[in-house]
Amino acid sequence: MKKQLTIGLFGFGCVGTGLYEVLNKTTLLQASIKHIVIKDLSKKRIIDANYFSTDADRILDDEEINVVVELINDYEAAYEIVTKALKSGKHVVSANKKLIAYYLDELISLAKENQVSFLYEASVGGSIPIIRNLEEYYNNDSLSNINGIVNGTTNYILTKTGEGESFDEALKNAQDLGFAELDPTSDVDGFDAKYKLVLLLKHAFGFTAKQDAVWNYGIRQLKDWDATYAREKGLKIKLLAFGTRINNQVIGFVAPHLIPANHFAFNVENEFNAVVVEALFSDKQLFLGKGAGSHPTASAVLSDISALQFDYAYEYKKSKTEERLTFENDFSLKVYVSATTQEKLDEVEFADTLETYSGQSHSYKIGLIRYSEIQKMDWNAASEYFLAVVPDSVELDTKSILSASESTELIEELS
Ligand SMILES: NC(=O)C1=CN([C@@H]2O[C@H](COP(=O)(O)OP(=O)(O)OC[C@H]3O[C@@H](n4cnc5c(N)ncnc54)[C@H](OP(=O)(O)O)[C@@H]3O)[C@@H](O)[C@H]2O)C=CC1
Ligand SMILES: N[C@@H](CC=O)C(=O)O
Repeated sequence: MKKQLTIGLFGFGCVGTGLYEVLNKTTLLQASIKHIVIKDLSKKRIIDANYFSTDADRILDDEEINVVVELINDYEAAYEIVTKALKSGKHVVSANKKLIAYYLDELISLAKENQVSFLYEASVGGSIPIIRNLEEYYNNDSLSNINGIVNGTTNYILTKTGEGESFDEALKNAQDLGFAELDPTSDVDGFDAKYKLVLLLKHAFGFTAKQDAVWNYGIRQLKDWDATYAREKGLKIKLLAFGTRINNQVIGFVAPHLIPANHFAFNVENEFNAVVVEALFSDKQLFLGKGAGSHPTASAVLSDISALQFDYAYEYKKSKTEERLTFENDFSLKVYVSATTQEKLDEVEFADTLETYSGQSHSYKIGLIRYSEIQKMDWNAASEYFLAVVPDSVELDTKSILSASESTELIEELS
């Protein structure tokens, strides 16, 4: 039987306001917002001031409130709110991928101990129902790959800079449209996509990757000559989160990719996200939709609230069935690396070179690089360089991701 849901809402920004609006427009859901906690009481709001306070306990101590919806932009404050709410026996819905990637196992345990649900569909891919599909659809199918565009801000920037806008202008517009995080470095340097990847890996492969064990490299260092290289070759640069299973090991990272026209992400533009899930029996399936923005994100929050009416909770089925999988950092990647000088380029050690160019403004190399070499540098801060993964679908004569044993074999074969 459906139950009445009384909501305590934390945050009334882009997504919180969107939730209020979509809740008001939906007729089927027996849910109402009783109180809203925000940070700054002096801000003008679109609804009556009586709804608001800055006192978290107005929600957390209210026994009538059985659902806490956490939509704030501060993951440490969110940790306090969400843990207290779960301990008070309230269901929690959150969109806060940073909070969840940092504290996933603790939050799962707290929800279980207190027999409440902790749902977070909006935290990955905005409006795309990817978490619930991973939870419910692939029980008897073994997943081999999950990858895609999971950050709307960077996809918007890459689209708009391709149309002639400057990077700063495109970022400012993404902020004005409500897509970017409070600190947009999180978007631009691939942290936001990394947090989302941690959640995807949990639901696809059953293990919790420590967020700081996953390499994230964003688009801050992209230069005009990299964009020109891509354009001249008929390629596009897209920021992809990548998770792939090789035997009992999973490789995962976030990095720009140079993709060809037949790649699923080639025509995914603006704030749209797209995730491909590959499984043994179902083969490849593409999930596409708006990955950021007020109503699209609120629609995923709404769907979680609606699921609570039927006592829905994640079961983390892959954690039970895929017990032997581990996260692996010993692999090689096929990459394009450009540098402001040939000397700088020569400082990067390639295991094998497939293509090289040396010019006055810059130089580049395409080749195979070990992950241990990538780890030697903070690429987000290295302004002399830009790196992009070259996927298999780009015509070059080696696979784009090789496990440790495969890359050793290939390097021996070539040398
Ligand atoms: N925007 C998007 O497209 C998406 C966002 N998300 C996630 O959703 C969450 C909310 O994002 P968004 O709506 O864009 O953020 P906004 O910056 O638009 O709004 C944040 C809200 O949080 C409130 N707030 C901040 N700190 C506290 C606190 N300690 N206690 C109570 N309220 C607080 C702010 O209050 P005040 O109004 O007083 O400043 C504001 O209302 C984030 O975790 C974000 O990562 C997920 C998917 C997409
Ligand atoms: N900043 C994020 C918001 C949604 O998760 C993004 O741009 O994707």
